[in-house]
Amino acid sequence: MMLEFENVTKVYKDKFTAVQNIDLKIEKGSFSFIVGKSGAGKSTLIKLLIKEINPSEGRLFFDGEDITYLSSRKVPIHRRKIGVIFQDFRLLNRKTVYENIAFAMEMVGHSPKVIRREVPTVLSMVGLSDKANNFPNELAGGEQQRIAIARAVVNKPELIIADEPTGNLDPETTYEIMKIFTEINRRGTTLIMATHDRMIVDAMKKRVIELKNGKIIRDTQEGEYYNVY
Ligand SMILES: Nc1ncnc2c1ncn2[C@@H]1O[C@H](COP(=O)(O)OP(=O)(O)OP(=O)(O)O)[C@@H](O)[C@H]1O
Repeated sequence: MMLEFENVTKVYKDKFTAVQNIDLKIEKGSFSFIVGKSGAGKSTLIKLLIKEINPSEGRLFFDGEDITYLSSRKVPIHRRKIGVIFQDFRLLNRKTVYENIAFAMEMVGHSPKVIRREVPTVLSMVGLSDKANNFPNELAGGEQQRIAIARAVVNKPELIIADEPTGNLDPETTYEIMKIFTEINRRGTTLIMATHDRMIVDAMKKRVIELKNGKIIRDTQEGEYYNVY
């Protein structure tokens, strides 16, 4: 199992319960959508996963390892196993496309030789080899997101988490991005995507986990955005 939540509850300091009694298993190599209204708890689940916050109750396992509480020394080691993609791309605007991806590799200690080999490979995978020397703000939104995806995959994470990755994109660009995610998943990387995009959820026919007021109210294989029953 890639991931297991056992009866996980998160109560914020102000006593607000953001997620409650979450039991969830995500298999290695799977592709899952997390859906639910704004405030349903999607971002809280993601923060728990990348150890930005600790659960108030319950246990979390990643690849069989208990990650419920990790020492501050171990958090960065855990995060390297996960690639995260956000709605607002979060690229470094003072660095070129090439440098953005190279920097992510430098951070985890890859050699210049490996960096020179891998950056062009991931740029080619997202179809942006010709933009290596551009700065992010010279690119369209969809292109910036493709760079963010390239940066997330370059260190070969076991899991990719995408939080509303197509929230700022038009339908055609969204389709291009979904093709890239499908290919990444096809090559074996586990994928979790939080989204409000009904069109993509219905088209992909993947597992759909629906949250409402911090609880899982639906979990279906080959599901749709809205409950059809
Ligand atoms: N640090 C915090 N302190 C207190 N309450 C919080 C905190 N972070 C989130 N919440 C509350 O927890 C609930 C769930 O928030 P969360 O961000 O997980 O929702 P979401 O489903 O990701 O929403 P969105 O789609 O808008 O990102 C919300 O009601 C939110 O106000």
